[in-house]
Amino acid sequence: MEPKAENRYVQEEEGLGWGKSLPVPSVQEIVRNDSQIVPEKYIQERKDRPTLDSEFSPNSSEIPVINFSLLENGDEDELGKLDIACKEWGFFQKLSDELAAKLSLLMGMDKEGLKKLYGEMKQAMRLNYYPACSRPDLVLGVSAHSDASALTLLLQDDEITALQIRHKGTWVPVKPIPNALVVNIGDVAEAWSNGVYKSIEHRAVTNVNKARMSIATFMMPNEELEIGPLESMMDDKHRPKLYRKIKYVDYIRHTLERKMDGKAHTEYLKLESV
Ligand SMILES: O=C(O)CCC(=O)C(=O)O
Ligand SMILES: [Fe+2]
Repeated sequence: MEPKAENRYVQEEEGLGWGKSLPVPSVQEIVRNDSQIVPEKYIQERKDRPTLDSEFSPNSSEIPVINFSLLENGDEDELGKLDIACKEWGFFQKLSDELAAKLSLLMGMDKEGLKKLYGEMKQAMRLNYYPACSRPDLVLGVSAHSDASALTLLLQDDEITALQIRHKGTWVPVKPIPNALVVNIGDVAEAWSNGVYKSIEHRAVTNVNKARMSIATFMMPNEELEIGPLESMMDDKHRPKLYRKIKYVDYIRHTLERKMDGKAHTEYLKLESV
């Protein structure tokens, strides 16, 4: 059952000059029709189908949790934890305004570094709605992707574990922590850091019982700015430049024109892809 063409929705990015994203059928329409049958186009290839049984899932409790009040007080251990979280996970939970300042420090600049280079970050928001689904074993709420932002802050439903991140090849569920935001490193921070910090690949699964919503806030540089590795993150001998310079709006257009496909978009930022 393919929803009718007039029910398709196209994200209205035209006004921003970002081009259009790929049209997708409205899931609300499928819910309205009360169908128990999953439309063919949502059924994932076998290799991409989610593992839903938490017994077999790696443990969420290994995901780093950063205490920002400690960071604000200049706690060196917490700053070290943030560095490891960005390098090894590209993903951690909790936040404050200090984040950009701390990342500047970790990337070898003074705490105003990112702000001086990139100005105030812009924010874009996406509200995700995942209806309950009769066959969560066959479909994904959102396919594997990394975010085209510098950083993403995600507010998720405290009661449903649906977000999964790919860590060392396995999908790790991100069990919500009440009152915490999930922060993930996006593609821009991966490019800034010359690949030291990884933009994390993630996806969301659905469940039979309950609809879920999440709110993603994407922190992004001005679209006219060129993104690429920071001088402080390159060194000809040990850390040669791995990412090219590209105007941010061109990168956004590139990602919107193509299907979400794991880290494929990030690859486009790398030098060898030119
Ligand atoms: O709903 C989620 O947990 C993930 C949403 C997401 O990855 C996104 O909006 O980019
Ligand atoms: Fe995302």
